[in-house]
Amino acid sequence: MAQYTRISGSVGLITLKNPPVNALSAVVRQGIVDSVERALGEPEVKCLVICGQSGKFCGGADIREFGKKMTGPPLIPVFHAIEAAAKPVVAAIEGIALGGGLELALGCHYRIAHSKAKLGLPEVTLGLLPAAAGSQRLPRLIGVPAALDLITTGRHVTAAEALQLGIVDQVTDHNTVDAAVKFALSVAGQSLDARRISTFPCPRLSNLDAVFEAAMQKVRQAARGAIAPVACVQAVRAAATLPYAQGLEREKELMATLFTSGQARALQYSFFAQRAVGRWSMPSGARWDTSKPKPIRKAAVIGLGTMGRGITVGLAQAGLSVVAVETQEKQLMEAKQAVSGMLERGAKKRGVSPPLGNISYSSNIKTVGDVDLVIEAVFEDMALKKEVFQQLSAVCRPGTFLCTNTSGLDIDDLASQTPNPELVVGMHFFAPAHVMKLLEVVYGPRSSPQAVATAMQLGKVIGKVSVAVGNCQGFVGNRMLSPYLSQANFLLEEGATPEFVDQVLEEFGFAMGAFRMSDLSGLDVGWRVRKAAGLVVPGKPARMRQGCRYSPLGDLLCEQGRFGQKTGSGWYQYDKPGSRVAKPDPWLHSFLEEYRARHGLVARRIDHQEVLERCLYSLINEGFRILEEGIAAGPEDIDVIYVLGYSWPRHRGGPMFYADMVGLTRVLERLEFYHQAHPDVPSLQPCNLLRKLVASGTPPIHRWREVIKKVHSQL
Ligand SMILES: CCC/C=C/C(=O)SCCNC(=O)CCNC(=O)[C@H](O)C(C)(C)COP(=O)([O-])OP(=O)([O-])OC[C@H]1O[C@@H](n2cnc3c(N)ncnc32)[C@H](O)[C@@H]1OP(=O)([O-])[O-]
Repeated sequence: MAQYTRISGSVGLITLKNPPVNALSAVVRQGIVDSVERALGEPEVKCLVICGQSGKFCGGADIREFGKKMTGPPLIPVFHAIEAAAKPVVAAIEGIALGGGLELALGCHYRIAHSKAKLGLPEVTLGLLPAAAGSQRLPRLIGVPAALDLITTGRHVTAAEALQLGIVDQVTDHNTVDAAVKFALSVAGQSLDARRISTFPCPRLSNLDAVFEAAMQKVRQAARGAIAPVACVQAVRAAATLPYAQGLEREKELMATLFTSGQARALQYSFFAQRAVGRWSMPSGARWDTSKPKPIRKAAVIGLGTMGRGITVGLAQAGLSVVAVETQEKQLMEAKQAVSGMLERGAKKRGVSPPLGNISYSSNIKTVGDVDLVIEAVFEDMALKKEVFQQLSAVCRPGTFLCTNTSGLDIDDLASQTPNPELVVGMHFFAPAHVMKLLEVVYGPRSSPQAVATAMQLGKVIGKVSVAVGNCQGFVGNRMLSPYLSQANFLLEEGATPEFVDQVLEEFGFAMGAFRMSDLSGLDVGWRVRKAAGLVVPGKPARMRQGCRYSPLGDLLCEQGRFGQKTGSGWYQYDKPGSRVAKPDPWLHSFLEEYRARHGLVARRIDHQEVLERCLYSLINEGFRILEEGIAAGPEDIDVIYVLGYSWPRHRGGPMFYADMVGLTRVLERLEFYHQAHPDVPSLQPCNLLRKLVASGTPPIHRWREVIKKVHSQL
């Protein structure tokens, strides 16, 4: 609702009330209309102030209403009524003014913001554009280049930047509503002619075409197939070239195409999924709301390789005290230098001082005796990790949580090295660990709910989106990646090239195709895992392992020392080791031809559809297996992991959402088709849960949990 009160005798105060972010629901919109009408009708009222309750101005349109039947007054006429008012209307912006919230403020005659407020038009991140006249008013207020930047990226700006850009008229460190009331009284009675943004001409640009061409090129490059950023540029162009009323019409048209698009649905699903993963649960029944985390003030990181350094930076930046341990003195010194450099660069970007003093470095593991939690990040070798866990058990004080940054080793096996397995959880970071948003928190069968809650909470403190998952080989992310990569390899055996497979996957929206990604992460990583799993055994039939089809192509490249970017060659060739520019490699093409000839394989023409279906559906099938086994609690967990950790295009929601969009019946049919053609590839065999979902009438994704529950209760 919107509450109307009179203060100081002559100020009408409208307070938006719709927790948690005062979104503009139908009731709120109606409340604004009624309050404005009432204030304008009261002769004693000289001016109006609009604010939001609980220190939050407004988080924009109510996303929960999207996709439902529209009720209540639409936003544009509400904002026009405010702008047309004969009494000054001042927006008192505390906390947030985002999307429709900022558009509401732009409809007001003046804007006063608290110094800690954040403002922005993030609609593009939800697959939309600022279609409550934001795309038309903002360029008129701050000019085309700045408006293009804010609208196409959706980034939030601080109050200070908003003042500099001209979005707000004043910034205060004190009570924003008081400041706004004072300000409103000071301008009461003055002409409002120069305050109505919709009447402003858009600031002229001499090189208008060039600016829009450059903007379009930039968004197309960054968008990876997303349509909203392109529509945002088109809407701003309308503001720059058309009268306001016609610009609004164009904004409406563009919004109509976006609003019902699959991309908007995917992005909005992704928004809620990212929040839903915080409400985690374990098969034991332990849950986020019944498990209390322990506060962590001091943590230790063991092993200062690439991952350990990134984790140390993340912890220190969040204000924690960190003991960073590396047993080799030389590596310790190198790590200290690297970590300090990362902290300094990060601090410079944020305009703060680097938290160098938060870290103490040591080559002795005994220095971790007084920490609350340890994150082990040594080399991915089970024997080494076990040794570290035994040492930690001996030196840590009772109750210290022991976490491992393994990307797939058995958490329970590691926990068995300690007298308190309930204190052990996995914290699987993604490289670079201080940048990537995802954290897989992995619980073993003996991890306590408190240990999981603590790791989840710590993730939040350091700015991660944490997803709780069960213990299995590769956890969720890497386990699903395995069939995807296998299919990519099989496609090479059957006639494709790495560049063709990558092109198809990149056109789908991945930042990198399977082979460019493997070259970046290093082919030797998987080789080591396969060796440890006994798959790389000389003398065994080359293309079969443990009764299943196996492609040794990656192993053969590693035997040649082709580990990817770091060695200057892998699936592609590079100018020099460490170079990032992948070029098709004639050597690899002849190697593939020779390989096929040796194994009696005849190259055939493989089309886009086959590449996509075999790579993606095998990955999705594994996702269904993970849900069936209860390793992930719901499809949102998997989708968040893939969007944030594996560059799955956000505008496609995630693999499970994508399966829902394609249609489960279709996914099942195609898997059956490919499994028939490749009976020796078990990952193509449709899993039971997928069959059950189809048999139960292919319910939409938000109802899958009901079917999953039934499947679990039958086990
Ligand atoms: C149509 C014309 C054009 C206009 C379009 C728009 O305005 S589009 C909109 C443009 N606006 C945006 O894109 C802003 C989107 N919102 C955000 O970016 C962030 O939520 C935040 C910065 C406002 C607060 O961050 P934070 O880390 O402090 O908190 P948090 O993120 O955990 O959220 C807390 C709770 O609030 C919920 N909720 C949030 N917003 C909305 C909403 N608009 N609606 C409904 N609900 C919303 C959220 O789901 C969560 O609920 P839960 O899980 O507790 O049940």
